[in-house]
Amino acid sequence: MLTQVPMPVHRPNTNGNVTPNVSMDLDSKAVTPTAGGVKTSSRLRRGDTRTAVIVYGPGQEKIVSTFADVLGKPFRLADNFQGIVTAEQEIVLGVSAESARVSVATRDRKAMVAIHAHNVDLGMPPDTYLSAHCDYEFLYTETLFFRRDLARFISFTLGQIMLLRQRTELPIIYTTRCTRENGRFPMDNPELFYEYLYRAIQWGVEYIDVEVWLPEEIRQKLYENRGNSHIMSAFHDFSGNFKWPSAYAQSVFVESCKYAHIVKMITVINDHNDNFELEYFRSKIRAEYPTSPPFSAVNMGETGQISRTFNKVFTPITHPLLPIIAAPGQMSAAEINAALASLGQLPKSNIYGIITSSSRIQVPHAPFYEKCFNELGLPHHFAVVERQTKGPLSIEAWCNQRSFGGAYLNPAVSFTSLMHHSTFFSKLNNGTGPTLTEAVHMIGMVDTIVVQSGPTSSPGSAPSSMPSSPNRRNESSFGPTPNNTYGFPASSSLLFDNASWRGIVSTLTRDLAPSAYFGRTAVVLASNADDAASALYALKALRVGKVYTVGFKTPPALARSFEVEPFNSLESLQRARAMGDDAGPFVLVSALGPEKSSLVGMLVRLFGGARGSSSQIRKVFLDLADGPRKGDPGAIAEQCGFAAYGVADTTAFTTAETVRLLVGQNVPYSFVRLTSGKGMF
Ligand SMILES: O=C1C[C@@](O)(C(=O)O)C[C@@H](O)[C@@H]1O
Repeated sequence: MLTQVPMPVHRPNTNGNVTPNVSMDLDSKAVTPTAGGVKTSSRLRRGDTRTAVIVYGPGQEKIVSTFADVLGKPFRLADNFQGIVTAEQEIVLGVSAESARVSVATRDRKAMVAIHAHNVDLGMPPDTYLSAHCDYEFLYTETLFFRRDLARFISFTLGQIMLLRQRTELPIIYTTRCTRENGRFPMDNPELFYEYLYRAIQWGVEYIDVEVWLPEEIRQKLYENRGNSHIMSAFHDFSGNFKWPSAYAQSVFVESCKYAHIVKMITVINDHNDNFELEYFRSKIRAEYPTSPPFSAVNMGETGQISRTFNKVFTPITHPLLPIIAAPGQMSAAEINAALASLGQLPKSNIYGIITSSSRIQVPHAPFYEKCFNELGLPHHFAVVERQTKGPLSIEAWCNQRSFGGAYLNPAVSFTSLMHHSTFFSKLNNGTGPTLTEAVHMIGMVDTIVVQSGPTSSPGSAPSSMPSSPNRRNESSFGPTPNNTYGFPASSSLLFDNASWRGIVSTLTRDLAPSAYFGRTAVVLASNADDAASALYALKALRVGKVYTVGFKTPPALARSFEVEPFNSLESLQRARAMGDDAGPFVLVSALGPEKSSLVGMLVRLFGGARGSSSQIRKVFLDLADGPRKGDPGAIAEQCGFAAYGVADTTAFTTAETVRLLVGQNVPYSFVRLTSGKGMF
């Protein structure tokens, strides 16, 4: 299923609080996709530094080692909470449920974070005393996806709604809808709402929907104890008498802002004009409360459907495969996009995959993009075009079109060669040139060109600032050669980005929490700095402490990010090998070509060791080589106790990132991986 990108919600509130003040952020991934914008900062948050104590059920000791594996730390079983001292921060501890029951309540909460791990096959519900007294709760089953669920759970905070998590990569919104607002939750006991909603926070649900009618103390208490979850204030009016221009509407909005990262107001309307009144309300509150949280508002019923196409924040959608719609008038993402396209609000644009003759051997991308656009109701065209590798790059010819909607470059092209002799690129932005993300500044390689809306286009609209008539767009032919009849609009601009480093981060954190890499040592192999740069930047984002390099000189901008030591002699290699697990290499990334696979295999052997030899830490190996090779360094790595990942993983994550950057939509990694003709794991 394909869905719109969620909005980040870290904004100041009208009550003056800057949100969110993360208190239980064990290991958040701060690389959040943004709607209509591109986040340029890269560092992943360090998260909670307290000792993680896993409370395990009878016969479930293994879950402690799995937690340790995901956190990249060793583990030990402790007798009870009292014996645990702060010095044990670098170790994951396990306490049995039985002894936790007598010691959890009196633990030092500043020094340790307690996670109640419960295998649901042993029965439900989990021990309610432990659920209430632990900071987080991890429900699990022994499935294929289990480890990945755990990595996601830890990466967000520590918590999850197990079954839903196993079925979607998207963030979850947890709702307790009251009887007055079309739900089943009784309204006579607000404490019950607190109990359920707080449990969702403990499970690490990303968004908690809190109805605004709830007593202020309950809303405030949830807001203050929100952990790393985001609070969405919810208001639904089914009376049919609600009026957007009323003082009441404004007061509901103001009240909602008090304890929320997002304000949601949904009403039933009777008159089509109420849609225009809602749009007026939207613009008015944006002007009057510029620092208020993002506002999500739609009118229900068929009469209100158009408001679902105007709303740009957390638009509730249905899907054709769902048995019923959740509210009158709900539309699918494809229906909303198709409606926008037919109203000229989502103009058809041409999106390119710009490749070289040698990158043609890879999986054909056109059918994949066409499928995505089709499924999402996007009117865009996608074409793979080939560029010359010798002489002028001619990439600008594809971009300098009226209906240019963005491109990916495979292989990536250095920023310097893109700008070389390009009057088109240098004239952008009134002569200041394209906008660069921090990643491009540091890596120097561009693999994604994103169209940025000009000032004339509607805020939050699709990443395009083309004229609004789709018919006009049809005038330009879309063939294998660029069509320069209509040049790129002067009001628009381009953003140069790099999606590959995010693909690498996502691969490295697929089964491990980002904090597993914090302060650790890496080895990077590449035959030149350009090939190594994305991996180095990914390691910088993961806050790796030291990098040993093989085969290239680290670019100065990246060399400042960590300690760098080239392996230039056998002695330096031996020294690194002799280090203990803490200082020795934890992660190996090879960007060498397939023809160098024996060398890679040799290094993997050198730094590997049978699992469990000196500690329980499992190291990580990522091979970015593509194409046929002699020997498989990945297989060697696995034999040597590494968790091994290959280029197919990184390519799928990078493609998901590219789609997000180009059309602002989330395509799940698993979908990309399956459509590339391979199994998921
Ligand atoms: O808040 C909302 C939005 C909604 O009411 C809609 O109109 O799409 C549907 C509800 O299920 C959800 O909780």
